[in-house]
Amino acid sequence: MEALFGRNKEENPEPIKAEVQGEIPSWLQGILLRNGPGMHTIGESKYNHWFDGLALLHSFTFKNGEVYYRSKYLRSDTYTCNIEANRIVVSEFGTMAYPDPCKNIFAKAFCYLSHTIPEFTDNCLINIMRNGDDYYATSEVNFIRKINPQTLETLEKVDYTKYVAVNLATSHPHYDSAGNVLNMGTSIVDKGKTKYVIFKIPPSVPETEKKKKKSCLKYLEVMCAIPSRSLLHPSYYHSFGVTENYIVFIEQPFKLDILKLATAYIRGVNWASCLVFHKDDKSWIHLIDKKTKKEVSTKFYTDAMVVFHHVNAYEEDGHVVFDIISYTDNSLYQMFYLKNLNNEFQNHAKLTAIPVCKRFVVPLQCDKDAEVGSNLVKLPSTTATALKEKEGNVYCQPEILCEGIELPRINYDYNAKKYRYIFAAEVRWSPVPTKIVKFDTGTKKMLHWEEEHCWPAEPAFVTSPNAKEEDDGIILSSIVSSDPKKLPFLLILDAKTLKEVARATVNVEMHLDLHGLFITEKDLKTEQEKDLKTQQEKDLDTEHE
Ligand SMILES: CC(C)=CCC/C(C)=C/C=C/C(C)=C/C=C/C(C)=C/C=C/C=C(C)/C=C/C=C(C)/C=C/C1=C(C)CCCC1(C)C
Ligand SMILES: [Fe+2]
Repeated sequence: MEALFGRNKEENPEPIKAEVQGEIPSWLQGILLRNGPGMHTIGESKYNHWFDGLALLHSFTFKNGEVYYRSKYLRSDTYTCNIEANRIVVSEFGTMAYPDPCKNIFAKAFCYLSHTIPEFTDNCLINIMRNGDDYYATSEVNFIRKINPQTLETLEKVDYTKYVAVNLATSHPHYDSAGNVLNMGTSIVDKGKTKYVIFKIPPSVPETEKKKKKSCLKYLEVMCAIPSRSLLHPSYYHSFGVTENYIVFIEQPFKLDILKLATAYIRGVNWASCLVFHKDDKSWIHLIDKKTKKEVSTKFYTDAMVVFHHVNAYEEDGHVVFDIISYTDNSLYQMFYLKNLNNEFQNHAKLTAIPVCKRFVVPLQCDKDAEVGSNLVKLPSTTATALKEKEGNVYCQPEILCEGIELPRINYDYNAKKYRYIFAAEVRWSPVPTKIVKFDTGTKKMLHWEEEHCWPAEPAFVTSPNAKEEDDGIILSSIVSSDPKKLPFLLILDAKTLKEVARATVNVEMHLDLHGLFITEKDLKTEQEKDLKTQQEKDLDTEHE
Protein backbone atom coordinates (compact mmCIF):
# COMPACT_ATOMS: atom_id res chain seq x y z
CA MET A 1 0.00 0.00 0.00
CA GLU A 2 2.67 2.39 1.17
CA ALA A 3 4.66 1.30 -1.89
CA LEU A 4 1.79 1.90 -4.29
CA PHE A 5 0.93 5.37 -2.98
CA GLY A 6 3.90 7.01 -1.34
CA ARG A 7 7.06 5.44 -2.73
CA ASN A 8 8.96 7.35 -5.41
CA LYS A 9 8.71 5.71 -8.82
CA GLU A 10 11.58 5.51 -11.27
CA GLU A 11 11.11 6.85 -14.77
CA ASN A 12 11.68 4.68 -17.84
CA PRO A 13 12.04 7.19 -20.66
CA GLU A 14 13.24 4.64 -23.24
CA PRO A 15 10.51 2.46 -24.75
CA ILE A 16 10.21 -0.97 -23.14
CA LYS A 17 8.59 -3.73 -25.15
CA ALA A 18 5.73 -5.31 -23.25
CA GLU A 19 4.96 -9.01 -23.24
CA VAL A 20 1.61 -9.54 -24.93
CA GLN A 21 -0.86 -12.25 -23.99
CA GLY A 22 -3.92 -12.58 -26.18
CA GLU A 23 -4.20 -10.62 -29.39
CA ILE A 24 -4.04 -6.85 -29.68
CA PRO A 25 -6.64 -5.78 -32.27
CA SER A 26 -4.75 -4.87 -35.44
CA TRP A 27 -6.72 -1.62 -35.78
CA LEU A 28 -5.53 -0.40 -32.38
CA GLN A 29 -2.71 1.97 -33.37
CA GLY A 30 -1.78 4.96 -31.28
CA ILE A 31 -0.79 6.05 -27.80
CA LEU A 32 -2.52 5.83 -24.46
CA LEU A 33 -1.05 8.81 -22.62
CA ARG A 34 -1.64 9.20 -18.90
CA ASN A 35 -0.68 11.42 -16.00
CA GLY A 36 -0.47 11.14 -12.22
CA PRO A 37 1.74 11.72 -9.18
CA GLY A 38 4.95 9.65 -9.09
CA MET A 39 7.27 11.23 -6.51
CA HIS A 40 6.28 12.23 -3.01
CA THR A 41 9.65 12.46 -1.24
CA ILE A 42 12.42 14.87 -2.26
CA GLY A 43 15.55 14.63 -0.14
CA GLU A 44 14.32 14.68 3.43
CA SER A 45 11.04 16.42 2.67
CA LYS A 46 7.72 14.75 1.95
CA TYR A 47 4.49 16.00 0.45
CA ASN A 48 1.47 15.70 2.73
CA HIS A 49 -1.01 14.67 0.09
CA TRP A 50 -1.10 12.13 -2.72
CA PHE A 51 -2.46 14.77 -5.18
CA ASP A 52 0.70 16.87 -4.53
CA GLY A 53 3.24 14.43 -6.00
CA LEU A 54 5.46 15.35 -8.95
CA ALA A 55 3.81 14.59 -12.28
CA LEU A 56 4.93 11.34 -13.89
CA LEU A 57 3.73 10.91 -17.47
CA HIS A 58 3.48 7.43 -18.92
CA SER A 59 2.36 5.96 -22.19
CA PHE A 60 1.54 2.73 -23.95
CA THR A 61 2.28 2.84 -27.67
CA PHE A 62 0.34 0.36 -29.81
CA LYS A 63 1.99 -0.51 -33.10
CA ASN A 64 1.20 -3.51 -35.29
CA GLY A 65 0.06 -5.70 -32.44
CA GLU A 66 2.97 -4.74 -30.18
CA VAL A 67 2.96 -2.54 -27.09
CA TYR A 68 5.75 -0.27 -25.83
CA TYR A 69 5.78 1.37 -22.43
CA ARG A 70 7.62 4.46 -21.26
CA SER A 71 7.43 6.96 -18.44
CA LYS A 72 9.04 10.31 -17.75
CA TYR A 73 8.76 12.93 -15.05
CA LEU A 74 7.32 16.20 -16.25
CA ARG A 75 10.27 18.61 -16.24
CA SER A 76 8.19 21.39 -14.72
CA ASP A 77 9.87 24.40 -13.12
CA THR A 78 8.55 22.91 -9.88
CA TYR A 79 10.37 19.63 -10.59
CA THR A 80 13.62 21.39 -11.49
CA CYS A 81 13.59 23.71 -8.46
CA ASN A 82 12.76 20.91 -6.06
CA ILE A 83 15.35 18.50 -7.45
CA GLU A 84 18.07 21.20 -7.46
CA ALA A 85 17.28 22.17 -3.89
CA ASN A 86 16.89 18.48 -2.95
CA ARG A 87 13.77 19.40 -0.99
CA ILE A 88 10.27 20.68 -1.63
CA VAL A 89 10.53 24.41 -2.28
CA VAL A 90 7.32 24.99 -4.25
CA SER A 91 3.95 24.76 -2.51
CA GLU A 92 1.28 22.38 -3.73
CA PHE A 93 -2.37 22.35 -2.76
CA GLY A 94 -1.81 20.05 0.21
CA THR A 95 1.74 21.09 1.14
CA MET A 96 2.94 24.58 1.99
CA ALA A 97 6.65 24.97 1.33
CA TYR A 98 9.08 27.47 2.86
CA PRO A 99 10.77 29.33 1.31
CA ASP A 100 8.45 29.67 -1.58
CA PRO A 101 8.04 31.95 -4.57
CA CYS A 102 4.74 33.02 -3.02
CA LYS A 103 6.50 34.42 0.01
CA ASN A 104 6.92 37.97 -1.21
CA ILE A 105 3.29 38.15 -2.10
CA PHE A 106 1.60 36.34 0.74
CA ALA A 107 3.75 37.84 3.47
CA LYS A 108 1.81 41.02 2.77
CA ALA A 109 -1.55 40.63 4.41
CA PHE A 110 -4.62 40.82 2.18
CA CYS A 111 -2.53 41.06 -0.95
CA TYR A 112 -5.23 39.08 -2.76
CA LEU A 113 -6.87 42.43 -3.39
CA SER A 114 -3.82 43.73 -5.20
CA HIS A 115 -3.25 42.83 -8.79
CA THR A 116 -0.17 40.76 -8.26
CA ILE A 117 -0.69 37.09 -8.91
CA PRO A 118 2.07 34.93 -7.52
CA GLU A 119 3.77 32.28 -9.59
CA PHE A 120 2.17 29.03 -8.57
CA THR A 121 3.26 25.52 -9.19
CA ASP A 122 3.42 24.13 -12.74
CA ASN A 123 3.46 20.54 -11.49
CA CYS A 124 0.67 19.49 -13.87
CA LEU A 125 -0.15 16.03 -12.57
CA ILE A 126 -3.83 15.47 -13.19
CA ASN A 127 -4.73 15.07 -16.83
CA ILE A 128 -3.74 15.51 -20.49
CA MET A 129 -5.45 18.07 -22.71
CA ARG A 130 -5.46 18.06 -26.48
CA ASN A 131 -5.57 21.34 -28.42
CA GLY A 132 -5.34 20.77 -32.17
CA ASP A 133 -1.97 19.06 -32.70
CA ASP A 134 -0.70 20.10 -29.27
CA TYR A 135 -0.87 18.17 -26.02
CA TYR A 136 -0.61 19.59 -22.51
CA ALA A 137 -0.19 18.17 -19.03
CA THR A 138 -2.80 19.89 -16.87
CA SER A 139 -3.57 20.60 -13.25
CA GLU A 140 -5.99 23.10 -11.74
CA VAL A 141 -3.88 26.24 -11.62
CA ASN A 142 -3.10 28.83 -14.30
CA PHE A 143 -0.15 26.88 -15.74
CA ILE A 144 -0.31 24.08 -18.26
CA ARG A 145 2.74 22.35 -19.70
CA LYS A 146 3.05 21.43 -23.36
CA ILE A 147 4.45 17.94 -23.88
CA ASN A 148 5.57 15.76 -26.74
CA PRO A 149 3.09 12.86 -26.65
CA GLN A 150 5.54 10.46 -28.31
CA THR A 151 8.74 11.09 -26.33
CA LEU A 152 7.04 12.48 -23.18
CA GLU A 153 9.46 15.41 -23.29
CA THR A 154 8.38 18.56 -21.52
CA LEU A 155 7.97 21.62 -23.73
CA GLU A 156 6.94 25.19 -22.97
CA LYS A 157 5.09 26.41 -19.92
CA VAL A 158 1.87 28.15 -20.86
CA ASP A 159 0.22 30.65 -18.54
CA TYR A 160 -3.56 30.88 -18.97
CA THR A 161 -3.53 34.34 -17.33
CA LYS A 162 -1.79 35.73 -20.44
CA TYR A 163 -4.94 34.91 -22.41
CA VAL A 164 -7.80 34.91 -19.90
CA ALA A 165 -8.17 36.22 -16.35
CA VAL A 166 -8.30 32.95 -14.40
CA ASN A 167 -6.30 31.79 -11.38
CA LEU A 168 -7.71 28.29 -11.50
CA ALA A 169 -8.87 26.21 -14.48
CA THR A 170 -10.18 22.65 -14.60
CA SER A 171 -8.10 19.76 -15.83
CA HIS A 172 -11.23 18.26 -17.42
CA PRO A 173 -11.90 20.37 -20.50
CA HIS A 174 -14.47 19.35 -23.09
CA TYR A 175 -14.03 19.10 -26.84
CA ASP A 176 -16.63 19.85 -29.50
CA SER A 177 -16.90 18.14 -32.88
CA ALA A 178 -14.85 20.93 -34.49
CA GLY A 179 -12.02 20.26 -32.04
CA ASN A 180 -12.48 23.39 -29.94
CA VAL A 181 -11.45 23.05 -26.31
CA LEU A 182 -14.09 24.25 -23.88
CA ASN A 183 -12.95 24.90 -20.34
CA MET A 184 -13.82 26.83 -17.18
CA GLY A 185 -11.76 28.69 -14.66
CA THR A 186 -12.14 30.92 -11.63
CA SER A 187 -10.92 34.45 -11.38
CA ILE A 188 -10.30 35.31 -7.74
CA VAL A 189 -7.93 38.24 -7.89
CA ASP A 190 -9.76 40.58 -10.24
CA LYS A 191 -10.55 43.59 -8.01
CA GLY A 192 -12.69 41.44 -5.77
CA LYS A 193 -15.00 40.47 -8.65
CA THR A 194 -14.83 36.78 -8.11
CA LYS A 195 -16.26 34.96 -11.10
CA TYR A 196 -16.31 31.72 -13.07
CA VAL A 197 -15.18 32.10 -16.65
CA ILE A 198 -16.10 29.76 -19.51
CA PHE A 199 -13.73 29.90 -22.45
CA LYS A 200 -13.03 28.27 -25.78
CA ILE A 201 -9.70 27.54 -27.49
CA PRO A 202 -9.72 26.81 -31.25
CA PRO A 203 -7.83 23.77 -32.60
CA SER A 204 -5.80 25.86 -35.04
CA VAL A 205 -4.86 29.46 -35.68
CA PRO A 206 -6.61 31.50 -38.40
CA GLU A 207 -5.16 30.92 -41.90
CA THR A 208 -3.79 34.46 -42.13
CA GLU A 209 -1.85 34.06 -38.88
CA LYS A 210 -0.28 30.67 -39.56
CA LYS A 211 3.05 32.10 -40.70
CA LYS A 212 3.59 33.76 -37.36
CA LYS A 213 3.57 30.39 -35.57
CA LYS A 214 1.36 31.73 -32.85
CA SER A 215 -0.27 29.54 -30.25
CA CYS A 216 -3.98 28.66 -30.47
CA LEU A 217 -4.34 30.12 -27.00
CA LYS A 218 -3.86 33.56 -28.52
CA TYR A 219 -7.25 33.01 -30.12
CA LEU A 220 -8.91 31.96 -26.89
CA GLU A 221 -12.41 33.42 -26.57
CA VAL A 222 -14.32 34.05 -23.38
CA MET A 223 -17.82 32.68 -23.81
CA CYS A 224 -19.41 33.75 -20.55
CA ALA A 225 -18.59 34.88 -17.03
CA ILE A 226 -20.76 33.95 -14.05
CA PRO A 227 -20.35 36.00 -10.89
CA SER A 228 -19.67 33.92 -7.80
CA ARG A 229 -22.57 33.95 -5.30
CA SER A 230 -20.05 34.94 -2.68
CA LEU A 231 -17.10 37.17 -3.56
CA LEU A 232 -14.95 35.76 -0.79
CA HIS A 233 -16.09 32.14 -1.17
CA PRO A 234 -15.94 30.90 -4.75
CA SER A 235 -16.89 27.25 -5.18
CA TYR A 236 -14.31 24.63 -6.01
CA TYR A 237 -15.09 22.48 -9.04
CA HIS A 238 -13.11 19.79 -10.77
CA SER A 239 -15.16 19.35 -13.94
CA PHE A 240 -18.37 20.50 -15.64
CA GLY A 241 -20.87 19.17 -18.17
CA VAL A 242 -21.91 20.08 -21.70
CA THR A 243 -24.97 19.31 -23.80
CA GLU A 244 -25.58 20.33 -27.40
CA ASN A 245 -26.78 23.80 -26.37
CA TYR A 246 -25.85 24.25 -22.73
CA ILE A 247 -23.01 24.20 -20.25
CA VAL A 248 -23.80 22.65 -16.89
CA PHE A 249 -21.96 24.13 -13.93
CA ILE A 250 -22.55 23.19 -10.30
CA GLU A 251 -21.74 25.91 -7.81
CA GLN A 252 -21.33 23.58 -4.85
CA PRO A 253 -20.97 24.61 -1.20
CA PHE A 254 -17.44 23.21 -1.23
CA LYS A 255 -15.72 26.55 -1.26
CA LEU A 256 -12.38 28.29 -1.23
CA ASP A 257 -12.16 30.87 1.52
CA ILE A 258 -10.19 33.75 0.01
CA LEU A 259 -9.38 35.37 3.34
CA LYS A 260 -7.99 32.09 4.60
CA LEU A 261 -6.01 31.63 1.35
CA ALA A 262 -4.51 35.09 1.71
CA THR A 263 -3.19 34.29 5.17
CA ALA A 264 -2.38 30.58 4.72
CA TYR A 265 1.32 31.18 4.13
CA ILE A 266 1.85 33.27 7.25
CA ARG A 267 -0.34 30.96 9.31
CA GLY A 268 1.75 28.02 8.22
CA VAL A 269 -1.12 25.93 6.84
CA ASN A 270 -1.67 24.41 3.41
CA TRP A 271 -4.05 25.76 0.74
CA ALA A 272 -6.28 22.73 1.18
CA SER A 273 -7.25 23.87 4.67
CA CYS A 274 -8.88 26.89 3.00
CA LEU A 275 -11.33 24.62 1.17
CA VAL A 276 -14.44 24.24 3.32
CA PHE A 277 -17.58 22.15 2.86
CA HIS A 278 -20.73 23.95 4.08
CA LYS A 279 -23.02 20.97 4.57
CA ASP A 280 -26.14 23.05 5.20
CA ASP A 281 -25.86 25.21 2.11
CA LYS A 282 -27.35 24.57 -1.29
CA SER A 283 -25.68 23.46 -4.52
CA TRP A 284 -26.71 25.81 -7.32
CA ILE A 285 -27.10 24.38 -10.81
CA HIS A 286 -26.21 26.84 -13.57
CA LEU A 287 -27.16 26.27 -17.20
CA ILE A 288 -25.46 28.51 -19.73
CA ASP A 289 -26.89 28.78 -23.23
CA LYS A 290 -23.97 28.38 -25.64
CA LYS A 291 -25.70 30.43 -28.37
CA THR A 292 -26.85 33.45 -26.37
CA LYS A 293 -23.90 33.08 -23.96
CA LYS A 294 -26.32 33.85 -21.17
CA GLU A 295 -27.38 31.94 -18.13
CA VAL A 296 -30.86 30.41 -17.97
CA SER A 297 -32.54 32.78 -15.50
CA THR A 298 -34.43 30.20 -13.41
CA LYS A 299 -32.63 29.39 -10.15
CA PHE A 300 -32.13 25.63 -9.92
CA TYR A 301 -30.64 24.08 -6.82
CA THR A 302 -30.17 20.83 -4.96
CA ASP A 303 -28.84 19.74 -1.57
CA ALA A 304 -25.25 20.28 -0.45
CA MET A 305 -22.81 17.89 -2.11
CA VAL A 306 -19.19 17.49 -3.14
CA VAL A 307 -18.67 16.66 -6.81
CA PHE A 308 -15.44 15.98 -8.64
CA HIS A 309 -16.48 14.22 -11.80
CA HIS A 310 -19.29 14.90 -14.24
CA VAL A 311 -20.04 11.80 -16.29
CA ASN A 312 -22.09 13.19 -19.18
CA ALA A 313 -24.99 15.53 -19.96
CA TYR A 314 -27.58 15.81 -22.73
CA GLU A 315 -30.91 17.33 -23.67
CA GLU A 316 -34.13 15.35 -23.92
CA ASP A 317 -37.61 16.71 -24.65
CA GLY A 318 -37.02 20.13 -23.16
CA HIS A 319 -34.91 18.94 -20.22
CA VAL A 320 -31.22 18.97 -19.46
CA VAL A 321 -30.17 15.60 -18.05
CA PHE A 322 -26.78 15.33 -16.34
CA ASP A 323 -25.00 12.55 -14.49
CA ILE A 324 -22.37 13.14 -11.82
CA ILE A 325 -20.45 11.30 -9.09
CA SER A 326 -21.27 13.00 -5.81
CA TYR A 327 -20.43 12.74 -2.11
CA THR A 328 -22.17 14.01 1.00
CA ASP A 329 -18.90 15.19 2.55
CA ASN A 330 -15.25 15.98 1.80
CA SER A 331 -13.74 12.73 3.08
CA LEU A 332 -12.35 11.90 -0.37
CA TYR A 333 -9.71 14.64 -0.22
CA GLN A 334 -8.97 13.79 3.43
CA MET A 335 -8.52 10.11 2.58
CA PHE A 336 -5.67 10.88 0.18
CA TYR A 337 -3.41 12.46 2.83
CA LEU A 338 -0.30 10.28 2.72
CA LYS A 339 -0.18 9.87 6.50
CA ASN A 340 -3.38 7.83 6.08
CA LEU A 341 -2.05 5.76 3.20
CA ASN A 342 0.45 3.65 5.11
CA ASN A 343 0.33 -0.08 5.71
CA GLU A 344 -2.55 0.30 8.13
CA PHE A 345 -4.56 2.22 5.59
CA GLN A 346 -7.51 -0.09 6.10
CA ASN A 347 -8.04 1.64 9.45
CA HIS A 348 -7.00 5.19 8.53
CA ALA A 349 -7.91 5.84 4.92
CA LYS A 350 -11.66 5.53 4.88
CA LEU A 351 -14.40 7.46 3.24
CA THR A 352 -17.32 8.51 5.40
CA ALA A 353 -19.38 9.05 2.26
CA ILE A 354 -19.15 6.71 -0.72
CA PRO A 355 -19.34 7.98 -4.29
CA VAL A 356 -22.89 7.96 -5.64
CA CYS A 357 -23.66 8.29 -9.33
CA LYS A 358 -26.68 10.57 -9.61
CA ARG A 359 -28.84 11.73 -12.49
CA PHE A 360 -30.28 15.22 -12.34
CA VAL A 361 -32.99 16.42 -14.70
CA VAL A 362 -33.53 20.14 -15.13
CA PRO A 363 -36.62 21.37 -16.99
CA LEU A 364 -35.86 24.03 -19.61
CA GLN A 365 -39.43 25.33 -19.76
CA CYS A 366 -40.59 26.37 -16.35
CA ASP A 367 -44.28 26.90 -16.82
CA LYS A 368 -45.24 30.18 -15.09
CA ASP A 369 -48.64 28.77 -14.20
CA ALA A 370 -47.34 25.54 -12.76
CA GLU A 371 -48.45 25.08 -9.19
CA VAL A 372 -45.99 25.54 -6.37
CA GLY A 373 -44.85 22.10 -5.29
CA SER A 374 -45.44 20.51 -8.68
CA ASN A 375 -42.82 18.40 -10.41
CA LEU A 376 -41.64 20.07 -13.62
CA VAL A 377 -39.86 16.96 -14.93
CA LYS A 378 -41.91 15.33 -17.67
CA LEU A 379 -39.53 12.52 -18.63
CA PRO A 380 -41.05 9.08 -18.00
CA SER A 381 -37.62 7.41 -17.99
CA THR A 382 -36.44 8.92 -14.70
CA THR A 383 -37.43 9.33 -11.06
CA ALA A 384 -35.47 12.60 -10.81
CA THR A 385 -37.69 15.52 -9.90
CA ALA A 386 -37.61 19.32 -10.09
CA LEU A 387 -40.06 20.94 -7.71
CA LYS A 388 -41.32 24.44 -8.25
CA GLU A 389 -41.06 26.56 -5.12
CA LYS A 390 -42.72 29.73 -3.92
CA GLU A 391 -39.93 32.17 -4.74
CA GLY A 392 -39.69 30.77 -8.25
CA ASN A 393 -36.69 28.61 -7.38
CA VAL A 394 -36.64 25.02 -8.58
CA TYR A 395 -35.48 22.30 -6.21
CA CYS A 396 -33.95 19.34 -8.03
CA GLN A 397 -33.82 15.86 -6.53
CA PRO A 398 -31.75 13.29 -8.37
CA GLU A 399 -32.32 9.73 -9.38
CA ILE A 400 -29.63 7.42 -7.91
CA LEU A 401 -28.10 5.51 -10.80
CA CYS A 402 -25.58 3.43 -8.84
CA GLU A 403 -23.09 3.56 -5.99
CA GLY A 404 -19.38 2.99 -5.52
CA ILE A 405 -17.91 4.12 -8.84
CA GLU A 406 -15.29 6.80 -9.60
CA LEU A 407 -13.04 7.92 -12.45
CA PRO A 408 -15.97 7.69 -14.91
CA ARG A 409 -15.43 7.64 -18.66
CA ILE A 410 -17.77 7.30 -21.62
CA ASN A 411 -17.51 6.76 -25.35
CA TYR A 412 -16.70 10.43 -26.02
CA ASP A 413 -18.52 10.32 -29.38
CA TYR A 414 -21.62 10.32 -27.16
CA ASN A 415 -20.54 13.27 -25.05
CA ALA A 416 -23.30 15.90 -24.85
CA LYS A 417 -25.69 13.33 -26.38
CA LYS A 418 -28.16 10.86 -25.00
CA TYR A 419 -26.00 7.93 -23.99
CA ARG A 420 -26.18 4.67 -22.17
CA TYR A 421 -22.86 3.37 -20.82
CA ILE A 422 -20.54 4.49 -18.06
CA PHE A 423 -17.12 2.88 -17.67
CA ALA A 424 -15.47 3.44 -14.29
CA ALA A 425 -13.44 2.05 -11.42
CA GLU A 426 -15.29 0.48 -8.54
CA VAL A 427 -14.43 1.94 -5.14
CA ARG A 428 -16.06 1.39 -1.82
CA TRP A 429 -14.77 2.86 1.44
CA SER A 430 -11.04 2.95 0.78
CA PRO A 431 -8.84 4.49 -1.92
CA VAL A 432 -8.57 1.11 -3.62
CA PRO A 433 -9.98 0.70 -7.11
CA THR A 434 -11.01 -2.93 -7.06
CA LYS A 435 -12.79 -3.50 -10.36
CA ILE A 436 -13.48 -2.04 -13.77
CA VAL A 437 -17.20 -1.64 -14.22
CA LYS A 438 -19.52 -0.97 -17.12
CA PHE A 439 -22.81 0.49 -15.99
CA ASP A 440 -25.84 0.50 -18.26
CA THR A 441 -27.88 3.60 -17.37
CA GLY A 442 -30.86 2.11 -19.22
CA THR A 443 -31.14 -1.31 -17.56
CA LYS A 444 -29.13 -0.34 -14.41
CA LYS A 445 -27.12 -3.53 -14.92
CA MET A 446 -23.41 -3.68 -14.21
CA LEU A 447 -20.64 -5.75 -15.73
CA HIS A 448 -17.31 -6.20 -13.91
CA TRP A 449 -13.71 -7.09 -14.56
CA GLU A 450 -11.56 -7.97 -11.58
CA GLU A 451 -8.47 -9.95 -10.68
CA GLU A 452 -6.85 -10.69 -7.33
CA HIS A 453 -4.50 -7.92 -6.06
CA CYS A 454 -5.18 -5.84 -9.18
CA TRP A 455 -5.91 -2.13 -8.97
CA PRO A 456 -7.23 -0.76 -12.25
CA ALA A 457 -6.74 2.82 -13.42
CA GLU A 458 -9.46 4.95 -15.01
CA PRO A 459 -10.75 2.97 -18.00
CA ALA A 460 -10.40 4.67 -21.39
CA PHE A 461 -12.83 3.80 -24.18
CA VAL A 462 -11.53 3.49 -27.76
CA THR A 463 -14.06 3.16 -30.59
CA SER A 464 -13.51 0.34 -33.04
CA PRO A 465 -13.51 1.04 -36.79
CA ASN A 466 -17.01 0.94 -38.32
CA ALA A 467 -18.56 1.09 -34.87
CA LYS A 468 -22.35 1.14 -34.96
CA GLU A 469 -23.30 0.89 -31.33
CA GLU A 470 -22.16 2.99 -28.42
CA ASP A 471 -20.17 0.14 -26.89
CA ASP A 472 -18.50 -1.06 -30.11
CA GLY A 473 -14.93 -0.69 -28.97
CA ILE A 474 -12.43 -1.61 -26.32
CA ILE A 475 -11.45 -0.46 -22.84
CA LEU A 476 -7.84 0.32 -21.98
CA SER A 477 -6.67 0.44 -18.39
CA SER A 478 -3.27 0.17 -16.75
CA ILE A 479 -3.25 -2.23 -13.85
CA VAL A 480 -0.92 -2.14 -10.86
CA SER A 481 -0.77 -4.85 -8.26
CA SER A 482 -0.63 -4.78 -4.50
CA ASP A 483 1.25 -8.09 -4.68
CA PRO A 484 4.94 -7.21 -5.21
CA LYS A 485 5.44 -10.48 -7.12
CA LYS A 486 2.88 -9.56 -9.76
CA LEU A 487 3.97 -7.27 -12.60
CA PRO A 488 1.83 -4.36 -13.83
CA PHE A 489 0.12 -4.57 -17.19
CA LEU A 490 -1.97 -2.79 -19.74
CA LEU A 491 -5.36 -4.43 -19.99
CA ILE A 492 -7.61 -4.51 -23.04
CA LEU A 493 -11.24 -5.40 -22.53
CA ASP A 494 -14.05 -5.82 -25.02
CA ALA A 495 -16.31 -2.86 -24.18
CA LYS A 496 -19.44 -4.89 -24.96
CA THR A 497 -18.82 -7.80 -22.64
CA LEU A 498 -16.00 -6.49 -20.41
CA LYS A 499 -14.15 -9.72 -21.19
CA GLU A 500 -10.38 -9.65 -21.55
CA VAL A 501 -9.06 -9.34 -25.10
CA ALA A 502 -5.36 -9.05 -24.29
CA ARG A 503 -2.87 -7.80 -21.75
CA ALA A 504 0.63 -6.41 -22.13
CA THR A 505 2.88 -6.92 -19.11
CA VAL A 506 5.83 -4.66 -18.34
CA ASN A 507 8.67 -5.38 -15.94
CA VAL A 508 8.75 -1.96 -14.24
CA GLU A 509 7.40 -0.37 -11.08
CA MET A 510 4.37 1.43 -12.49
CA HIS A 511 2.62 4.25 -10.62
CA LEU A 512 -1.04 4.69 -9.81
CA ASP A 513 -2.24 7.44 -12.10
CA LEU A 514 -5.25 9.73 -12.40
CA HIS A 515 -6.37 10.57 -15.93
CA GLY A 516 -5.31 10.43 -19.55
CA LEU A 517 -6.39 10.04 -23.15
CA PHE A 518 -5.93 7.82 -26.17
CA ILE A 519 -4.42 9.41 -29.28
CA THR A 520 -5.11 7.54 -32.50
CA GLU A 521 -2.27 7.08 -34.97
CA LYS A 522 -3.80 9.49 -37.46
CA ASP A 523 -3.87 12.30 -34.89
CA LEU A 524 -0.19 11.87 -34.11
CA LYS A 525 2.08 14.23 -35.93
CA THR A 526 5.80 14.19 -35.49
CA GLU A 527 7.50 17.53 -34.88
CA GLN A 528 8.96 17.17 -38.41
CA GLU A 529 5.47 16.67 -39.83
CA LYS A 530 4.23 19.73 -37.96
CA ASP A 531 7.18 21.77 -39.32
CA LEU A 532 6.56 20.35 -42.78
CA LYS A 533 2.92 21.35 -42.58
CA THR A 534 3.86 24.89 -41.61
CA GLN A 535 6.45 24.95 -44.43
CA GLN A 536 3.90 23.74 -47.00
CA GLU A 537 1.48 26.39 -45.84
CA LYS A 538 4.20 29.02 -46.16
CA ASP A 539 5.01 27.79 -49.68
CA LEU A 540 1.34 27.94 -50.59
CA ASP A 541 1.20 31.50 -49.30
CA THR A 542 4.20 32.54 -51.40
CA GLU A 543 2.61 30.93 -54.47
CA HIS A 544 -0.48 33.03 -53.88
CA GLU A 545 1.50 36.24 -53.47
C1 LIG B 1 -6.08 5.58 -6.21
C2 LIG B 1 -6.94 5.98 -7.33
C3 LIG B 1 -6.35 6.74 -8.43
C4 LIG B 1 -8.22 5.66 -7.40
C5 LIG B 1 -9.02 5.13 -6.30
C6 LIG B 1 -10.46 5.40 -6.58
C7 LIG B 1 -10.85 6.77 -6.22
C8 LIG B 1 -11.51 7.02 -4.93
C9 LIG B 1 -10.61 7.72 -7.10
C10 LIG B 1 -11.02 9.07 -6.96
C11 LIG B 1 -10.40 9.98 -7.66
C12 LIG B 1 -10.69 11.36 -7.61
C13 LIG B 1 -12.03 11.84 -7.18
C14 LIG B 1 -9.70 12.19 -7.99
C15 LIG B 1 -9.75 13.57 -7.88
C16 LIG B 1 -8.62 14.28 -8.09
C17 LIG B 1 -8.52 15.64 -7.75
C18 LIG B 1 -9.67 16.38 -7.15
C19 LIG B 1 -7.33 16.25 -7.95
C20 LIG B 1 -7.15 17.60 -7.62
C21 LIG B 1 -5.94 18.16 -7.66
C22 LIG B 1 -5.85 19.56 -7.35
C23 LIG B 1 -4.71 20.28 -7.38
C24 LIG B 1 -3.43 19.68 -7.70
C25 LIG B 1 -4.81 21.68 -7.06
C26 LIG B 1 -3.77 22.55 -6.93
C27 LIG B 1 -4.10 23.90 -6.55
C28 LIG B 1 -3.24 24.83 -6.14
C29 LIG B 1 -1.79 24.60 -6.03
C30 LIG B 1 -3.82 26.12 -5.79
C31 LIG B 1 -3.13 27.16 -5.38
C32 LIG B 1 -3.63 28.44 -4.94
C33 LIG B 1 -2.71 29.27 -4.42
C34 LIG B 1 -1.28 28.88 -4.39
C35 LIG B 1 -3.01 30.58 -3.82
C36 LIG B 1 -4.24 31.20 -4.36
C37 LIG B 1 -5.29 30.23 -4.31
C38 LIG B 1 -5.01 28.94 -5.07
C39 LIG B 1 -5.97 27.97 -4.49
C40 LIG B 1 -5.27 29.20 -6.52
FE1 LIG C 1 -10.47 14.24 -12.29
